[in-house]
Amino acid sequence: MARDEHNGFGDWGGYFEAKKSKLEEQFTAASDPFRKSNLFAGISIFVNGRTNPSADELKRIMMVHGGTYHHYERPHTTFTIATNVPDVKVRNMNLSKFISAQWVVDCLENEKILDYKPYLLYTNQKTSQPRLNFGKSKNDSNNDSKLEEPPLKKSDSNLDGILKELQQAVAASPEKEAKITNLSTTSNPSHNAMSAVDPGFLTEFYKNSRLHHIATLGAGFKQYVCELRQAQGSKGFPKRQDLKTLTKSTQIGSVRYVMHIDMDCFFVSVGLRSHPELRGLPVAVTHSKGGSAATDVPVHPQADREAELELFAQRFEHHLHDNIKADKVRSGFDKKMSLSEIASCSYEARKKGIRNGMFVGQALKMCPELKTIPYDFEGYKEVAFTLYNTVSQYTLNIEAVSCDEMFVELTDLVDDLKVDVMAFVGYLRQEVHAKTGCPCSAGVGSNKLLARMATKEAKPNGQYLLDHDQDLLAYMAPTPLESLPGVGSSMSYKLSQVGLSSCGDVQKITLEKLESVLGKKQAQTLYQNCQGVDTRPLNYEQQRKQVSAEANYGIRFSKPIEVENFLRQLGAEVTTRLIDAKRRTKSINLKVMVRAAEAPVETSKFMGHGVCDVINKSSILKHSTDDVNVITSHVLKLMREAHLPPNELRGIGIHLSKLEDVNVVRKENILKKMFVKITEKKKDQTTVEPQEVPATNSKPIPEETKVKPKEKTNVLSMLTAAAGRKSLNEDKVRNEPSRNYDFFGADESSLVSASAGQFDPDILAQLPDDIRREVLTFKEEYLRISENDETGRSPSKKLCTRIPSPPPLALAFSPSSSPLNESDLQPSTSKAAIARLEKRATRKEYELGCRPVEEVPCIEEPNFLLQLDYKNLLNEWVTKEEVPAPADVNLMHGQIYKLVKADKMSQIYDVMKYLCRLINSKRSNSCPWHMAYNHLESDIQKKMIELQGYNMHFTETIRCYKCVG
Ligand SMILES: Nc1ccn([C@H]2C[C@H](O)[C@@H](COP(=O)(O)OP(=O)(O)OP(=O)(O)O)O2)c(=O)n1
Ligand SMILES: [Mg+2]
Repeated sequence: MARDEHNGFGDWGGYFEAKKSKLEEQFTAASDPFRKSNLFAGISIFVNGRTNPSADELKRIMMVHGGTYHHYERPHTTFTIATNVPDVKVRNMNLSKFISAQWVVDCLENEKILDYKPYLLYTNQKTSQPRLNFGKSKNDSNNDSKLEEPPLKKSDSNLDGILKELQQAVAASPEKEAKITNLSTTSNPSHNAMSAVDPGFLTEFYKNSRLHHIATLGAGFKQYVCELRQAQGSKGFPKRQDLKTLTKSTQIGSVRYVMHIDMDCFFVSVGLRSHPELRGLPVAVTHSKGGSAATDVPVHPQADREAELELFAQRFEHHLHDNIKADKVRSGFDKKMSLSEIASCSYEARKKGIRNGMFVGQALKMCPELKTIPYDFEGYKEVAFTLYNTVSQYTLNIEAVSCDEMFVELTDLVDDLKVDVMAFVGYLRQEVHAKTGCPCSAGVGSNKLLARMATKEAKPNGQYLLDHDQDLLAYMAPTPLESLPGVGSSMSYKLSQVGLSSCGDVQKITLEKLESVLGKKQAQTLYQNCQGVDTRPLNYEQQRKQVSAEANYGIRFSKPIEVENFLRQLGAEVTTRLIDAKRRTKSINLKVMVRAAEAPVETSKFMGHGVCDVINKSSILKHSTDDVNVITSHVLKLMREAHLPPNELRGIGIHLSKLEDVNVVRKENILKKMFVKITEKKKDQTTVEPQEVPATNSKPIPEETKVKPKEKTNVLSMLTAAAGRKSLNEDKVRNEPSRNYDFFGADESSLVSASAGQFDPDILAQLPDDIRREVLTFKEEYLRISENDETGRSPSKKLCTRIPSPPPLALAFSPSSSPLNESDLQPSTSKAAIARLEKRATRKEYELGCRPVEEVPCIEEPNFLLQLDYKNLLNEWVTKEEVPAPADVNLMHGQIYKLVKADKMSQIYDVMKYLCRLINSKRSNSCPWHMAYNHLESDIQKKMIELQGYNMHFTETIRCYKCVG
């Protein structure tokens, strides 16, 4: 189906699939009245040929004991029951699933799920046949499990194997290091892509990145819900008929019910479908193989693991105030423990203290019997899809949160059907379990916050109603603040600094006090949340706000051209994602992770990023685009401006934000803008040729709108050039990006010539395809229209907007070339200056009514930082001044000082946040600005301690790896 192909779920579409699903559903429904136990819950069988017991008997056993009988073999069928299978069939089958019917009989007899391996039909395979992969070395004595893992996907096993081989080679012999560098930098087709210089690297990286899969699935389901809602129309929900038999509601009056539903230890539950014998044991999903592979990891001889991890821990502690992460990192010091993370662990593992996100090495120390199972990304997708489809049969008031989690507004459904809300929730959970073989939990409350809180009570495999007449204040009181929505490590640190760590603590203080710590908006939300109030509506049709592509593994370059090639690939990747999301961007951000000066060159995690400084640089576009060439050109320009040595890069990401809907792009406006430009050009040619267009510009024009000096050309050639570029753009962006944008290492103005030329590709690029085609086909006609449109306007005025290409961009700032020194940027300590400050403070006191009027010699001008347009002022200041003038810095200190005295904390937060962002984005190379900001910040802290007795916590920091340690 077209839609399925579009959203990446094509495999599941089609009549046949629907039929198979239907049969499964019928089986589940028919089983219910006969069910005696859940012995085979989550297990599905398919019977191939004659068996003893017969297929019919096996089917009945499944019905009575909670299993599922598949009429067709499906990818998620747990076992195929057979007596023997002809060799010719065997060749194409996954033999790790073929077991004898005796297994079912024995499980029944023993009343527990037995290890299936003794019942496997095919263990002595021919070499041509697929083999079971034991996934661990023979001499691995640490782990007594003889668990056989299903065959790894070819690519996974290759990558794992090569990585391990390399790591071992390094560990064994330092002199082999050169060989490794070679291996990692040459494109050897027999090896999977090892580092970012390999052409196939990105594909390989994303195939194995769990975070990439989670993010893609999460975004995919948000889009999927939108599509389901759009396709729904007025069709209604026939499945609601089935709910008529449910217990009726006894509720009088209308109550709001929000449900939060979340799969239990999702990755583990999906994995256990093919490892039923591990149910009830501590199990974790991770890339690491467990056993000695996780506790004795080979380490690069030049890596200083302890130094690196201590640096990490310190950064978590001091910069992010995240002690949990710091402890986690420190726990990895021990021996040579695997730094592979546990993506998900079973509740039995959680009882031993293991948590999602923990390092495998650390987890194995706590629980040596922990079993590890590999990822199954296809399985997660399939189960998640079933979860969403099951819920959407009853309602589409769904807010997708992630692949295993959603909010559902149940108020209408409960009102319409008059069913008891928890009876419905139980019914739904059972249906999800039966269809997927995976348990889920659900919480219900009168808003999203309470529903999520209720899920925590319900887990695992349960449900909980946080009743509306419960004492919410008492219920919320012990909840730690960091578990509330929107409270991250930095905010919780800020709150802990003033003695607030639980909802109960906040319930005891006034809103005003909280506002002084967090600012108005955040304080109000947090204050309400602490009382169990949450006014957020459910967001059914979530539009993408950001699209990104990032790689922080395998980033090792030695030459600029390698960086350029990689950026082109990443640019193409992110643009594809943007197009798939049907969005266009107006803001392009390049995020670069650079090895921290104090970090060892070799990272302890092979090809990992190690301890890094993060540099962000952005381009804001005048018009939105989804053109790979425009996006890539900006990315290359940003990278060039950052002046970073290729060998120090450890991670690169492109983030596109300020997204617009493709359909929102307004035809008339864009056309008009575009043809105004073209007509201007045409007129320029007739009026000013052969001379260059004058460079008179009355006001600064944003970088991306600047146009190169006019070349001798005509409109037709411009359109032809655009048409050429268009055909490039129309081939989906996976194609090799145009070399026209190859300005990496070339002179700075080439971007302008490449992207603007005699045309504005930004504008052309943002045209919807149909309009672009129309423009190019009927160019003459459009030109006539636009010329007529322009009649009566002053040509000279239009000429004013034409400016020459910009001078080469400023080179990296060298502190020694600054006209200022550090002391220039501090507020003056002269007597006169102090007197001035005191005078101003006195005036402030007058304003606040603390002093008698007669003591005030004159009325002072209002504090500009309290005016509505203070952002404009700051913007102008930072934009105009390459280096801040000491007098201005002084003034700023004075104004901020007044805010501290007037207790305007939230305003100080806003001002500082905005100023810091401005400096980071506009003056990333100007260390005098950085120093000015940092002095301002430390001055505020001094004043805060002096006057208020505590420090403020500023979330934004200057990101300069040259002047900030
Ligand atoms: N940082 C993260 C967060 C999540 N996941 C994956 C593994 C989880 O199984 C799945 C769902 O995340 P949950 O937070 O819902 O965790 P679980 O489902 O594992 O456990 P719970 O029962 O607590 O929901 O996403 C991950 O790999 N890494
Ligand atoms: Mg979950």
